[in-house]
Amino acid sequence: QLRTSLLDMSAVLPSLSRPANHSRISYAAMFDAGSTGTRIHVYTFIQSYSEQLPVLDNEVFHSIKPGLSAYADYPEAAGETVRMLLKVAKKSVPRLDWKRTPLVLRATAGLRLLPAAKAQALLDQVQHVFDESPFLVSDNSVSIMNGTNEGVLAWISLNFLTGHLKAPAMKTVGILDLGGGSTQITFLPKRRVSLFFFCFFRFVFPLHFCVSLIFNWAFLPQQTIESAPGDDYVARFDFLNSTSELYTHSYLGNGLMAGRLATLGALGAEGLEWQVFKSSCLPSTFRDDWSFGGLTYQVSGDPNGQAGYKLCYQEVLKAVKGIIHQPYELQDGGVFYAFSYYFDRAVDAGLINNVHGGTLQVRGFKKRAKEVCNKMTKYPPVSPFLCMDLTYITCLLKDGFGFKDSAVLQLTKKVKNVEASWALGAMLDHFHKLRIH
Ligand SMILES: O=c1ccn([C@@H]2O[C@H](COP(=O)(O)OP(=O)(O)O)[C@@H](O)[C@H]2O)c(=O)[nH]1
Repeated sequence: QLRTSLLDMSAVLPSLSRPANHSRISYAAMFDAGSTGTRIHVYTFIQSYSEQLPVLDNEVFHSIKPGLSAYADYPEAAGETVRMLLKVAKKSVPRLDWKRTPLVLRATAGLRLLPAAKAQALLDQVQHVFDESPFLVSDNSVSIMNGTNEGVLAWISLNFLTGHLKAPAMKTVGILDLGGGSTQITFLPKRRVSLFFFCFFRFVFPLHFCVSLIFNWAFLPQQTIESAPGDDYVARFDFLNSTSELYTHSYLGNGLMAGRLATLGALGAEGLEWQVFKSSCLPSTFRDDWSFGGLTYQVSGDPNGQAGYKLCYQEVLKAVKGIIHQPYELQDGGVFYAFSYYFDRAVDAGLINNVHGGTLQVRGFKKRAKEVCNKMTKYPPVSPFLCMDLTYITCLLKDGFGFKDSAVLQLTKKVKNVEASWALGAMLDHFHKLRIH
């Protein structure tokens, strides 16, 4: 079982778990209302009397498809989804603890993409289900989370789980999250202090190495932050009595499902009853209905037989070019954890193990995209969208964020048995106010 200190980053935390007889067990349930599904994370914490902050002992995770936005016109049905997931909370939390176990729901891209009134009707329905439940429901229990928080909280979750928040000067990992409706990139720009450290030991390193480090020391960190296109590419949060500054951005409309719509030219289109959206990223003989966000689209391959990687890449590029900003510095050699649809599609493509994940170079996605796209009509893949999805991921990483072919991603579903997601970070924020700004 996982027993990791919850806020190692605040130094007031226990280093590892404490014996249960000196502790009190508590629970908390975080609902993730995503564009493609709704999930519950029930966390068990051990609160030591001698420590200010708790230790994470366990996570119970369950998910249901589709997401709340699929019920945009039937909010009661959305409430039913939440009611079903509440059964997981009731099973995981002892009855005596229900009254003091907080419920929190944060919605992401699915609700951000809906008209405000429809999104509010769904949130009201969830609030009603929460209020009827025997759990602890506070004023800000149900809301739409903004994209910046989504990126920052996922970064906090992953760095906490991988043990990278123990000391302020420690190396951290970047995160890449590919949802259905939006995608997030977050990393800590290089720190001057570590580069200065190398030059301090100049006698060990060659002169040109030191000169280049001094150049980086002088320019890189500011460049990443200062060359960011706007305030919504930089976020700060408080820990260890100091404020950390991250490069982060959430691209609404660039999740994998929204990316499919953009590729098909169906984003915001009218006449869905009679239009057929064609793409050379789909097998030429393929034709079917496809639903996302409560709408159904008729989609097909190109009946003239135009299909394959090159044509497909040109199509997906339209959804990426001029939209995704390339950060000045992508942590040269730094580690990026890639999860959600990056993980799922790498599994579908046979690139990684479906339990353990693994490392993959960006060129691995590209190579597999070419193979799948160039023979999809002869050898239908597991999903008719696999060519489009792998090509979109390749394009997003390379022409979007600007990763090199040789960049290595750590494809991850769980770390120490806990889901790679923003949910744990959001729970920390709910309890300990990280003041993301
Ligand atoms: O705890 C989680 C939350 C999400 N996902 C994956 O994240 C992707 C979709 O994310 P979502 O529907 O939340 O999209 P968003 O609303 O963030 O755009 C799917 O592959 C999910 O299986 C996951 O594996 N674990």
